[in-house]
Amino acid sequence: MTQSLVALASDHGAVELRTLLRAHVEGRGLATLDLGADGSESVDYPDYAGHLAQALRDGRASHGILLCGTGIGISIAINRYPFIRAALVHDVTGARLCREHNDANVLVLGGRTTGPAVALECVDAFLNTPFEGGRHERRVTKLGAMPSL
Ligand SMILES: O=C(CO)[C@H](O)[C@H](O)[C@H](O)COP(=O)(O)O
Repeated sequence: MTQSLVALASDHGAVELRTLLRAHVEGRGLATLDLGADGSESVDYPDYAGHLAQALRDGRASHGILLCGTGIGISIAINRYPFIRAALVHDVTGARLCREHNDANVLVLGGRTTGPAVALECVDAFLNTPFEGGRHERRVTKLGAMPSL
């Protein structure tokens, strides 16, 4: 997987974890784009999902790391964009498999549900693992062309 630039965003529920993860990504020699939120002021997670999706759409970032308190609301929000494959994970196995099987372009974590050590492991697995292709390619292609109902 080529990660030229990793964008990060979160609501107020994960500012501290996002800051830690940004430093970790930069420590790996990768450039980051931090889209907020800043401080502890209460904000709305769909807005930050939108900021990250826009950065991927514009080509300002190749991959994303997105967080809210649980990761649930913000993953629901960003997966509404058809070019996004965001995976909410809680362990390193999920972080690896979302790359191998789903070619996830956004890793989602919960700042109030996942501790820093596990979150760092998840980020490393996400960044280190290539898409496996093969039978998964067919399925991922279908994800990008889901019929409207
Ligand atoms: O959307 C969420 C849950 O699905 C996120 O965890 C938010 O961070 C959370 O809802 C924010 O809650 P708060 O009480 O307004 O801090």
